Amino acid sequence: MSIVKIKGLTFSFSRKEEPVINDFSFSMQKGEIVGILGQSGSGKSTLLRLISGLEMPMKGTIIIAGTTVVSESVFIHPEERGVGMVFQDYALFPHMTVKDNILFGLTRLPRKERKSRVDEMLELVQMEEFYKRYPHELSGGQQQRIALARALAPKPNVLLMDEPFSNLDADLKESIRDDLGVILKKANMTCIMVTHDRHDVEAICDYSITLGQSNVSNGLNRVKLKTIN
Ligand SMILES: Nc1ncnc2c1ncn2[C@@H]1O[C@H](COP(=O)(O)OP(=O)(O)OP(=O)(O)O)[C@@H](O)[C@H]1O
Repeated sequence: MSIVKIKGLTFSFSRKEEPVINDFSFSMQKGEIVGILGQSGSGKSTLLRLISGLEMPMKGTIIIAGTTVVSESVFIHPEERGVGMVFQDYALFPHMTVKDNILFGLTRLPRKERKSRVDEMLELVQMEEFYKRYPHELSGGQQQRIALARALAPKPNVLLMDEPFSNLDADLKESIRDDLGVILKKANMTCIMVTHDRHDVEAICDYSITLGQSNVSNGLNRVKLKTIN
């Protein structure tokens, strides 16, 4: 079963302008990591905003884990979609410790399960000893790991990442990128990653999709990068 299924997605910021996303169709299986490439302005971030529910399409359907989250007659709000997000700037709460940042998204979990989930996430990203620190006391790479732990803690059906390496030094980026790939595979997380850097995609993605200049994508430009085990 596809975990993410998008059909005929079309979106424009204004009725007078050409659609930014035009008749876009695409599907993903559980545990796949897909890279979204494309020139600046090709609609990469907009596609993530449509999947997460921050924008409403003009046409098309999105199905996540068997539930239609958007169609002509349905619009499920972002917090109900089971979608996690990691932003360029990580968006950690500066006044909260690492532990509280991860706890933030776990309000639906019974109280006694929350602590064990936080511990599990800290172990996954290998940051157990940093739980009392504040974001400003962490390096860029460590902040990214905590942002990832926070996004994965509620067990989303799909994780969306928008340029997750753009704030990192070139030297650091390579090792952090490899670590991220390992963490995502260990969690069997389905992930859509937007980047402008083909090397990011080659390093950790199973497939890439390039949003074209014509802004038309029908899923046929899906390029397989690795054989999935
Ligand atoms: N709020 C908005 N109102 C109107 N137009 C917008 C808005 N946000 C983005 N756009 C336009 O939509 C198009 C797609 O933008 P988007 O941010 O999705 O591109 P992108 O591929 O992520 O670009 P980049 O790689 O530069 O981040 C661009 O032409 C942009 O100018």
